[in-house]
Amino acid sequence: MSERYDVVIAGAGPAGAQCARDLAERGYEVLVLETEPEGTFPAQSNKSTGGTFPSMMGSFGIPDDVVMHYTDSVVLESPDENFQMTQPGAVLEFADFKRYLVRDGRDHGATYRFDSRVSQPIVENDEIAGVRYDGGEEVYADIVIDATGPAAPLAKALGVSDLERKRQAIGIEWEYEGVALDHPGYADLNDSMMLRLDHDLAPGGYAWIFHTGADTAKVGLCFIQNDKYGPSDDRVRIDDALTGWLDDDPRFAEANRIDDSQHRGSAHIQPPKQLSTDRFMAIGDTVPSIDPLWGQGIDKCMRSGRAAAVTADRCFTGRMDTSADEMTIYDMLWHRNVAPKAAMRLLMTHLIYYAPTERYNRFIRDLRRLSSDTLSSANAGNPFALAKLFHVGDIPLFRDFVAEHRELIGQLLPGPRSLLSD
Ligand SMILES: Cc1cc2nc3c(=O)[nH]c(=O)nc-3n(C[C@H](O)[C@H](O)[C@H](O)COP(=O)(O)OP(=O)(O)OC[C@H]3O[C@@H](n4cnc5c(N)ncnc54)[C@H](O)[C@@H]3O)c2cc1C
Repeated sequence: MSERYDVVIAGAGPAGAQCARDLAERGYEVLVLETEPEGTFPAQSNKSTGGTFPSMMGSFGIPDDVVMHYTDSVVLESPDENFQMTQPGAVLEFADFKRYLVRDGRDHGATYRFDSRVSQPIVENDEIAGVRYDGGEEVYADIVIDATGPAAPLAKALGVSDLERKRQAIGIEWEYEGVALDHPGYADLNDSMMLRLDHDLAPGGYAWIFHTGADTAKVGLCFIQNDKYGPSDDRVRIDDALTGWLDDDPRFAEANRIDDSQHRGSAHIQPPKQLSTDRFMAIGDTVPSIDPLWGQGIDKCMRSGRAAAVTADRCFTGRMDTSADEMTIYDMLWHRNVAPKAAMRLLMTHLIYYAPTERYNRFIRDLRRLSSDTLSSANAGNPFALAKLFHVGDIPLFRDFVAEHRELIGQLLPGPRSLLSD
């Protein structure tokens, strides 16, 4: 007889593991299949800087012992300016965080199977009925969830995901000791997470220094595919860009790389196409849910895992209905709770990374000028607050941006009202 669960989840990242926690807590039979072996988990998938905020820690009951360092502020930096705002945060030890989610899910009754690479859906009567893993193994479920991040083997096979290579962001970071966190001429980065906008360092993307205690920090950068600034899917180039920054910036003059501390990965910055279908949901980075403006992925993934668990619970309650129609509860929750105003934020992201480096200095000065309420509204995608960050001199930039992004704008703005209402 074939093995059967209420829900099978592919991938034990934050999205899959959180979904498993919530489902197991509600008493459902849930199996998580994870490609990496348990003994070294997470290795390849230990990819994140792990910067997050108290709302995520509180909402999902994340314990202090997975935190490397608590921070008090966020700093934005351009070549000549910086802006510091008070914002409590936490830099997670991402590997500990992932292992905690697995442990806690198991404590609530979830089953985990490591060393189990999911390869394809089992389709019966035009619906997903289970998954194939590790070559010949099969497991069946009433609902299947793809939480494998950008790999997305199930979502791709079912036509739910169309992650585009040209919309990929790739990131790399290392942990360093001996970093001069309060160097003359720069903002004091003690107890801070700093993001730097500077195409000379990170063409079409951004760079970061996240303090992790004493004189240590996570230092990295990401490239976002961008026609104007070129790069780059070339992994050698991103390594070179990081080395170049470390060689030139005086804050790293005495810094040393900590062994085995590399984190590397990718995500997609694009509008999501579809999120679910009959008996199936795609969660976390399997659909492009990373916050496009500031790279926040963890909170989004946890929220999408929770939205999927709520949806499954609804589908199983009363007369079981796992049809595509019923699954759209997940789509509704995603647009409301995971990535509200996604279209506006995505457009802003492309515009910000399209602006030339010199424009970033003025952007940072404007941020210093605006009230924290206006900044919160702008960050939430409010078009009126966002308008305060632009000037008459930006008209040529807008004109070129619109000319070069017609296809994306068409995708994001099917009607003029969607910007304000999605
Ligand atoms: C360099 C970098 C820095 C980042 N920094 C931050 C940050 O500071 N703050 C923040 O909030 N976000 C950050 N992010 C984003 C954040 O890490 C991601 O959004 C988040 O990890 C995505 O979670 P996920 O569960 O969707 O996918 P993943 O974390 O990718 O997990 C997917 C899991 O699925 C497994 N898997 C893959 N394929 C298969 C398969 N075929 N079968 C079974 N299992 C499979 C993988 O091994 C992995 O365990 C960063 C990302 C990168 C790349």
